[in-house]
Amino acid sequence: MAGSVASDDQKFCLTEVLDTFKLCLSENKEVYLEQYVAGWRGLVKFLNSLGSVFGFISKDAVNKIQVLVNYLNGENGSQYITVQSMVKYELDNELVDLTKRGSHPESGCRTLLRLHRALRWLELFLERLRTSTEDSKTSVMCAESYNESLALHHPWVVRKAAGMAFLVLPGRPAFFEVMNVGPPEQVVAMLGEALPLISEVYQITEELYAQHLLLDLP
Ligand SMILES: CCCCCCCCCCCCC/C=C/[C@@H](O)[C@H](COP(=O)(O)O)NC(=O)CCCCCCCCCCCCCCC
Repeated sequence: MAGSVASDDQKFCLTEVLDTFKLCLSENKEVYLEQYVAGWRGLVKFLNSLGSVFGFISKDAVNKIQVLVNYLNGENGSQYITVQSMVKYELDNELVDLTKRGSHPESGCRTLLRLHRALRWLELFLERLRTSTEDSKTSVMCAESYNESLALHHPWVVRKAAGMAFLVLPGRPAFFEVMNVGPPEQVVAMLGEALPLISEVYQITEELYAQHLLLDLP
């Protein structure tokens, strides 16, 4: 059908993206890397639809997604099926720079850690969105969530740039519109369903990284 590519783009709906994180969890609570990366891909697409001011953020996310996809598609791809198997494989084979950057500056472990920290931002931000009222400001909710999570790991100049980008976020009504989920009540309901799963994926990864002392990888 003519124009179907464009209409596919317009059909973009955040529910599907957040659903991807549901698919991340295996029966025995391991985290599938392919679905995790797919979730981030969808989020980046959403971010891009908010405008080019966010380009420096989505570019970094895309780079990190690509690093992980390369491992998934690489010759040792079978070791990268879950985050658990990736951690085991990379640690067993000394493929991770543990204290300072050296011969493995782009290990799967350190790359995923950056996205993992961003997932905490997402969790905090979505929870604020969920409980927000009509006059709440997305820029404030975003900045608060950032300050409690990712910002703790970013140098001043990145924090400054991020803070400036947040200021041009669309207001809550327009933001909900871009999410394309439906009326505000439906957005709130959708977030209420999605958040526990995002939170679970975050917790499982956090505990795994803590167990292996990987939370400060350079
Ligand atoms: C909706 C507004 C979106 C705001 C996004 C908030 C996150 C702000 C992150 C700012 C990162 C700036 C770019 C630079 C990052 C890197 O320095 C830094 C460290 O990397 P390195 O150790 O390899 O050097 N990288 C990172 O921390 C990873 C950042 C990944 C950010 C991914 C953000 C995706 C946002 C998706 C938005 C979806 C919102 C959906 C809400 C309904």
